[in-house]
Amino acid sequence: MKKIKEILRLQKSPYSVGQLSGWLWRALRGNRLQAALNAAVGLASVAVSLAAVWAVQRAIDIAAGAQQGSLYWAVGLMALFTACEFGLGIARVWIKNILGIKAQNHMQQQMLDRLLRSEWRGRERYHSGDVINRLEQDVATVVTFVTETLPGALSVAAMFTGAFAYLLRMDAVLAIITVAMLPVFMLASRIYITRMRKLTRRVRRSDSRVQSLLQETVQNRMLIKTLECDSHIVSRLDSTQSVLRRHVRRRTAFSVMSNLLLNSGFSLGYLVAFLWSALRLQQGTLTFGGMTAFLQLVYRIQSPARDLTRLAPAFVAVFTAAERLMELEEMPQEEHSGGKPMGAPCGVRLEGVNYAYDDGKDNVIDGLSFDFRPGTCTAILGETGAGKTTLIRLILALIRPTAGSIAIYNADESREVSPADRCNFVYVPQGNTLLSGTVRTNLRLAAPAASEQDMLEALHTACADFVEELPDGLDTKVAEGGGGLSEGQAQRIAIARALLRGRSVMLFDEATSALDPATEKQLLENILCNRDKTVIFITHRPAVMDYCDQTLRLT
Ligand SMILES: Nc1ncnc2c1ncn2[C@@H]1O[C@H](COP(=O)(O)OP(=O)(O)OP(=O)(O)O)[C@@H](O)[C@H]1O
Repeated sequence: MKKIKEILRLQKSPYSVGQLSGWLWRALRGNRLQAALNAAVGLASVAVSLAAVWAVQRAIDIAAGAQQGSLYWAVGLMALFTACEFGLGIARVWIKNILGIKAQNHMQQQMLDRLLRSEWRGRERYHSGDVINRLEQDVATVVTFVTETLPGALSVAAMFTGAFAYLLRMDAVLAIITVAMLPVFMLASRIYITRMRKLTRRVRRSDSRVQSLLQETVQNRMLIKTLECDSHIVSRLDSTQSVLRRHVRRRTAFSVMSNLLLNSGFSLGYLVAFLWSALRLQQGTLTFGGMTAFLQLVYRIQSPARDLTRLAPAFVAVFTAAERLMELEEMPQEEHSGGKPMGAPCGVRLEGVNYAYDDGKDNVIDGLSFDFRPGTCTAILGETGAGKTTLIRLILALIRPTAGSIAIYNADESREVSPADRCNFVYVPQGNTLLSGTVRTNLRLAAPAASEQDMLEALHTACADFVEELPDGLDTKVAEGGGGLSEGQAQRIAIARALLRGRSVMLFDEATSALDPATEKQLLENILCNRDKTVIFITHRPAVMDYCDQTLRLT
């Protein structure tokens, strides 16, 4: 194991060869069907291919009079094996394309699920572009390796052994000469893997950087236009891409050189084999058919040997990809054993709560005690950076207090908030949170079974009756990030969506910042009229205090 580790130079990797292989083994088990079918087709191809060699040898020998039999039947047999090879080729394409995309989708779903369940520490650890790059490219590399490369290696090894055994029977000396070069190749592949691994890591890292920049630029196109920094962004992209190009160039140069050396070795081997068999033919110790079969077998030994050496870069690529996916998987997971609904109205009580971000020195929240009583409306005020959003994240159990406790309670019970309590909250964050689709699809995100009437009522409570007056009503198209609607319209639809979710504690993080004071007042009156909701409302407007039951000022 130490030797393999040394060869693969994994010391710098956070994972051992054992961990990486274990992870790949689990990935293989998840894609058993495709791997098994690929292996079966591969092995059948080997059998057909060797049988074809025998059929050609037989046909030539019959034609040359070295063997008895019907030439027509012999050629018919050759045609049969060729047809089998075509059939297996078609099966391979189907398995690759149909089952391949299924296996890839399945792995992406699993990775995305883990990602969504991972703990959120106030800031994403990886750039979204980097995450997407890993989910797309690294998943594809792993799936191709476990479902195609590995089963393929099995048939390559079978082809090598079968052809070698056949050749050994025909000419032992030549069979041994043909494979004698293999140890030299194995030694060369050691140097190759070491260098290639380093180059591949660099390429993948630069590729992620390019994708991150592209994604962020497309997402913030409007901002970039208004800042008039288009050319700056394009030149940043160019320099990021030039790093990628440099790494790709280096890797390609290295790979071309290695292939050149490898192919020269194989060509030399073939010429030696040709000369050897031609001399034997001249001496009359080999028939024409024998020589043809012999050269085909040399080819059939060399081609799997060549394929086996090609496994080296595949291993390099898959170890790099597995490492990158394992990093994503290792993000700590939230313990979440299903939602724990609590009867409304509920309150939230904080006692001596402290919180400091991982990379911050001081407490953002320091010794905070407060009771958001059931059925009340509380305005949270404070200067920018005072910790208002942080407090909301603590209540939602997205982050945990470093000291003190936060409890959710009603008349009957009280418990420390956990991710399972998120089902008791609705949260409307800052900014435009509508997704592309229609007003209806956005509302249905919160309540998939909501009727037309439910949606119109929620829109009415959220002071968003304007939707009914739009030409397409609920079916009005919404672009990415709420495009096509004004900020205030989008905010009210987002609030209606939160109301449709219908949970007992409502958290608004400056969710009414784009509304005029009268609409904001009307909205709060609508929400609070039944007193069954506890509303926690972050605002920068002191006027809001007038219609709230209590105020929490953070400093
Ligand atoms: N993920 C994070 N990591 C480290 N520090 C953070 C993180 N998020 C916020 N902070 C810091 O915590 C402090 C409080 O931030 P928070 O977003 O809670 O303020 P806020 O009162 O909501 O501000 P605003 O009114 O501007 O939205 C700020 O000093 C901010 O720099």
